[in-house]
Amino acid sequence: MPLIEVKNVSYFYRNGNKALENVSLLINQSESVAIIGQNGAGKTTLVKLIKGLMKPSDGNIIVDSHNTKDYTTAQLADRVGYVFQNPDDQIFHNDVYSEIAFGPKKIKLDEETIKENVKWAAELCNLSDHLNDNPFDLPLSIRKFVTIASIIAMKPKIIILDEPTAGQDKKGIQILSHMIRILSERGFTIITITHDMEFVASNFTRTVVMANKRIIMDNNTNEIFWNREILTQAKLQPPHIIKLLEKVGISKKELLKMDEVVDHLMTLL
Ligand SMILES: Nc1ncnc2c1ncn2[C@@H]1O[C@H](COP(=O)(O)OP(=O)(O)OP(=O)(O)O)[C@@H](O)[C@H]1O
Repeated sequence: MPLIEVKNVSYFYRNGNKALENVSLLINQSESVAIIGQNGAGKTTLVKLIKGLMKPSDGNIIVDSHNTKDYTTAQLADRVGYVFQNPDDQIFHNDVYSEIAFGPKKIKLDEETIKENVKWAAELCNLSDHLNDNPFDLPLSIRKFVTIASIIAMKPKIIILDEPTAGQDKKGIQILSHMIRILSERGFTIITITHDMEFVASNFTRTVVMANKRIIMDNNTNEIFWNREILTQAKLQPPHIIKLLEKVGISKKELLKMDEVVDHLMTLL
């Protein structure tokens, strides 16, 4: 059974704005999925519904066998973690250790497990040397990792990352890539909303494209980025590597990651 089932979901905000229209989506455990689409496409609304922050106006969302309509957000908190785009919406402790330990304490993990989880999350987020620092003395890029660590330290089955690469340099993006790979290998399910097509191309094998409050394609990332019609409909640009390949007259769906492209070019020598 899929870990997440979004079944014919529509959502209207209180002011009557329609934000989702008849959206269905199945995600299995340990999948990592990118959700892409223009501003206003409905991405944030969809993940907030999966997190249980809002309930569908129509349809149902089943998360780990729990219909979100029947549970409070707090009751779903140990299953679904949501890292907000802006770290300052999330951080409120004066040291990094306490910030990361807050979630695990709240879901009542025992003292020993809290210590272990904080250590593990800090290592994955490259924060081991910052545990005594005040998060507000750290640059935004590192503060963002503090908020990621504070969610993964609870070890929720599902981890939602909202624009994780925003404000990150090359090193930060490498840490994120490594983290997503390790979490997925360990059986965690990762959902990432992003406008960063290069990050999607390098890190996600499955991509969901949203446009105009609907899912217009859900497929292998290669299929999506080589599909000009879908990208045009979603008003998205393909990653640079595809533009480059097209410019030199190479059109091969199996090429997306840099190492694959280099291997292919070598065969042409
Ligand atoms: N709090 C709100 N009240 C009313 N309408 C809203 C609210 N939040 C979002 N919407 C509307 O719902 C629709 C979907 O918005 P949503 O934020 O889910 O899109 P998005 O794809 O996440 O966009 P972005 O990339 O800008 O975050 C848009 O038309 C938006 O204007």
